[in-house]
Amino acid sequence: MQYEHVLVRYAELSLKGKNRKKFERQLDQNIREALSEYPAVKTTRSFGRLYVLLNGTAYEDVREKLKHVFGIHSFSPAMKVDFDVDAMCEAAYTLTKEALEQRNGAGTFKINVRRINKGFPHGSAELNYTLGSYVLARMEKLTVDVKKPDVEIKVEIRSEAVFVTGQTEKGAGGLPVGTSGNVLLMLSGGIDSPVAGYLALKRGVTLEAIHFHSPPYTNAQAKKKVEDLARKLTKYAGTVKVHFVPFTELQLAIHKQIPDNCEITVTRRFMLRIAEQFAKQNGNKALVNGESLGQVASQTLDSMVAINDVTTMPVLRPLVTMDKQETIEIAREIDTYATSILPFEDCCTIFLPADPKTRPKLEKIRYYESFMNVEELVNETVAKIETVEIREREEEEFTSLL
Ligand SMILES: Nc1ncnc2c1ncn2[C@@H]1O[C@H](COP(=O)(O)OP(=O)(O)OP(=O)(O)O)[C@@H](O)[C@H]1O
Repeated sequence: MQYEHVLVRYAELSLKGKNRKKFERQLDQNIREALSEYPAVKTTRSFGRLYVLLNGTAYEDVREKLKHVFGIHSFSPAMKVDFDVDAMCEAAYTLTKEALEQRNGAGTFKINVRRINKGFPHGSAELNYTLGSYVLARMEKLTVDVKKPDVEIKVEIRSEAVFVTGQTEKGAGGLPVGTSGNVLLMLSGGIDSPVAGYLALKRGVTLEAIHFHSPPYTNAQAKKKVEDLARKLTKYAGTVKVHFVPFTELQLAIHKQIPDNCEITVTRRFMLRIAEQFAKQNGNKALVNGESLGQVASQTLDSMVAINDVTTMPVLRPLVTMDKQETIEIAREIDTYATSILPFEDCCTIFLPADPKTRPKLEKIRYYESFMNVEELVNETVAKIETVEIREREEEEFTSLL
């Protein structure tokens, strides 16, 4: 069937009181951006609903894009009909037939009319009956089930028209990207941080990423892997800027100065200092990382205390209470898992000591660091950060660099 409209519902937004207009506008803009490769598609808003006007574009293509837009509760391809009961009957019949096509018309159904436009002269109970009888009379293997039907035909009588839908697709949920402020994701090449980025995006943040690398100890493939992971996030985030921090000199300085078993803690403290300084300069309000409580030595509560000591910026940890398996499931869903497990060296693993401290003592760590010129090292490193803009289609990135 060639649909003309897609009706988009956004549940959580209705809770947001006076911010609502802003949220609706942002969602509208995000949907238009997600569908920008289909120039004929237009959007329009009206009383708590957003409509995508397909103008000849295939619903299946649009559906794939809409599934990744945060802030959408659900959406349905819809037929738009006049304020005319016969037209509504015919649309209900067409959609029921289509939904049960694979089953030769056998199954259960329900008609659900909502009369938002109270000026329409027929009530919803009357219309449920009229439309239901019309469809039943034409499909002999069909019965009514109001509790758990195979097909639910929803009819919305609105002020501008009547919309009839036969299938409802679950949206990505969450809040529209761009409504919760701008954050800086600490993106490694691992499994966890891309998932943390995805979950932060789900709460409506705009996202940029920072990655620490240590060439020649880490190679070009490791860098490419991080770009590929950021590209996977563009599906939800739009363009993602990745800021690459050349970390080799600083890591070598840490390696020289700090006892082996405290090296990881000190390395993390420097990463956090650099991320914070850059974030402030760059206008990011919070940092996001992929830490999960107790997962590895540097993620025990004592380690977090010792590492977090260097920053006053909020550090969001969306995975903090998750099991590894739960994180892996999300990584598979968002298609980052296969890239994350590619075996390229991360800067944090190159000088990995055999027995990192799981309970580092803050005073000792501060004492060891007092022999380093922390401020200068941080400033020098921040000054060398390079930025790459990652887009959904790699070809476009290439073009934009020319
Ligand atoms: N090279 C890096 N660049 C940027 N951030 C990093 C880097 N390495 C680690 N991080 C950040 O620190 C967090 C903890 O890293 P760590 O290696 O201890 O744990 P992890 O559970 O293996 O995380 P991941 O799977 O994301 O690498 C990461 O989730 C990420 O946010």
